[in-house]
Amino acid sequence: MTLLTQPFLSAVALGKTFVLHGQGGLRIEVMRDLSLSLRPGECLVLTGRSGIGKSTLLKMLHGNYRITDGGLQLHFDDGPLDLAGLPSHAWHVLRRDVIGYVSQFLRVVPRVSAEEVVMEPLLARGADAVEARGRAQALLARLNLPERLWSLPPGTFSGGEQQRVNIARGFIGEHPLLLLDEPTASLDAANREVVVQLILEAKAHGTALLGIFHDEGVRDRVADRLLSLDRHMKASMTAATDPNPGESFR
Ligand SMILES: Nc1ncnc2c1ncn2[C@@H]1O[C@H](COP(=O)(O)OP(=O)(O)OP(=O)(O)O)[C@@H](O)[C@H]1O
Repeated sequence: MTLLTQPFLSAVALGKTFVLHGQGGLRIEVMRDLSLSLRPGECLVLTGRSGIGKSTLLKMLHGNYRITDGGLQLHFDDGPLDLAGLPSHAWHVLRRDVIGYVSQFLRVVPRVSAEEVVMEPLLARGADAVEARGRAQALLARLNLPERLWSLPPGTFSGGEQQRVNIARGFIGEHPLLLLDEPTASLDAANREVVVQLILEAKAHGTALLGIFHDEGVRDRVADRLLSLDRHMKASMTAATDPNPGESFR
């Protein structure tokens, strides 16, 4: 595989401050002056102590948290796209087509079966339902989820079973950029190995991955580079007057 010289993702002097409007505009600065670049086919792993801002960075990249300072860009063949200030419909398209995300916890929707949860990202792009179901089942089988569970809503599944549904949903879309927030946290050794193989295959196909892995064995197998946030993040709390009471706390 050829690695492009142009980064697919770049961040320059990125910053994040939460403003707690319910608490008199209390400002919590969790990130300052973070720069990074990520190329297709590369896996960059975020490290740093608990609460330093690793998940916050992934949530900024997925449009869940607003970017408060600095620049964050995706680079496409026809030029860069600035993510700061993107309207919500543009985020919708990016999440559907470009940025995949495996969060720590599955968002369970009542009466939606495990295989429907997994195939949904393909259906959202207009894929054929039979083909999407087949791919969902193949991924669930590969992740050793018992077949009797495929047609059941995952609300009552164990933590590890829910995590595997989440992983299958994250990988099925084959997004060019994949964000992984501790995808192996609740898994046994055999299923951790399946996830490692899925990540290595995604890299070989040119997927750029940004991940958090507390399991050092997994981290060592998948990471091309580590980025320690300890040097870039400054969790501090400043009592301040709320400059814009109408804004969301994010
Ligand atoms: N929505 C929010 N509002 C206010 N503060 C928040 C919000 N989300 C995160 N934080 C704060 O930002 C800091 C970073 O949290 P984050 O979850 O990113 O840390 P982390 O490095 O992923 O931690 P861990 O390794 O424990 O999962 C924490 O102090 C957290 O309390």
